Amino acid sequence: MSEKITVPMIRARKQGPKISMVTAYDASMAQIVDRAGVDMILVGDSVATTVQGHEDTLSVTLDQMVYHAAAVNRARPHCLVVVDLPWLSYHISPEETVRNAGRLVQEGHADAVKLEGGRKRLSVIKALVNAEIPVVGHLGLTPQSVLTMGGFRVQGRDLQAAKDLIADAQAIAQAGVFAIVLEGIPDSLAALITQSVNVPTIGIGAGAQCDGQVLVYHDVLGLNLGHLAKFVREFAQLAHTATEALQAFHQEVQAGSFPTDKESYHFDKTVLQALQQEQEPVLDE
Ligand SMILES: Nc1nc(=O)c2c([nH]1)NC[C@@H]1CN(c3ccc(C(=O)N[C@@H](CCC(=O)O)C(=O)O)cc3)CN21
Ligand SMILES: CC(C)C(=O)C(=O)O
Ligand SMILES: [Mg+2]
Repeated sequence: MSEKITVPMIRARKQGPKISMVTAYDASMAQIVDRAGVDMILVGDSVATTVQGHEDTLSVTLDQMVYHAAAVNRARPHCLVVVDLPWLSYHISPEETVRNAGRLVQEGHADAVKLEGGRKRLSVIKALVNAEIPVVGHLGLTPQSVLTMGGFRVQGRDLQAAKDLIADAQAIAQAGVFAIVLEGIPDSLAALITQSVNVPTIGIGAGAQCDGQVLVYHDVLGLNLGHLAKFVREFAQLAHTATEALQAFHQEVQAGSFPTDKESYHFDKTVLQALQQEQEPVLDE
């Protein structure tokens, strides 16, 4: 029905309806997100915490991100598909960064990539843009900085940190990112950044004045049984629903009421009779 969403269409949403973005890590999730009419899918490195069971996002590899991106794109979503560059895939050199992002595009069919950090990432952002790979920035509470931040801590709360984040946003916008994720910063700082750059901002724990909002699939749907950040709103309770359904399956298997006749395959009666005559009774008597 609706056409594929493109990078220029997202850039143009700076003026226009707010942008929605949700993570997905496989074809089934991508199909569900796409059918909901969400604008952008993020194949997030949050796959490390939500799917792989890690405490943080540092352990997910480029090979694994390629695998998840390819699975998402097999659903042929209309959403723009942005794929996270994992930790260490863009920290060594611009050359290695382009090679790694190129794999997300060629093998994972990414429409764009996302990387964390401000002015210290200018050279790799420029190298990606020069290679015709669209880039989304990510500032504030950058989860790949968990070791240096000393945990997942709200960023930009003091004057100097706030000024640094504004300068970072302006610099990466100038370098060519087509959107910026703002995570875990005061709402008024996110509003100031949103006003001071010409590309859309997509907030997560950054207040209502961003040009869009992003949440993790498991968080939006109530599938996250662990710690919930303050910024999460659960729009459904799917873990609860899933547990009830699996309990019902377990009980019906034990009771012998699953499967029924209608859920089973059957012989032609004549074949059954002939087969029964040929069989030695085994369990009788
Ligand atoms: N399910 C899930 N949702 C996410 O949003 C998410 C992940 N996983 N994994 C990767 C990162 C980690 N993220 C996190 C994790 C924890 C907080 C958190 O607990 N924040 C504190 C803030 C404390 C402060 O005030 O400094 C909070 O209480 O909200 C925030 C972002 C965001 N990302
Ligand atoms: C939380 C979002 C912005 C993200 O980077 C991820 O899911 O990996
Ligand atoms: Mg991420």
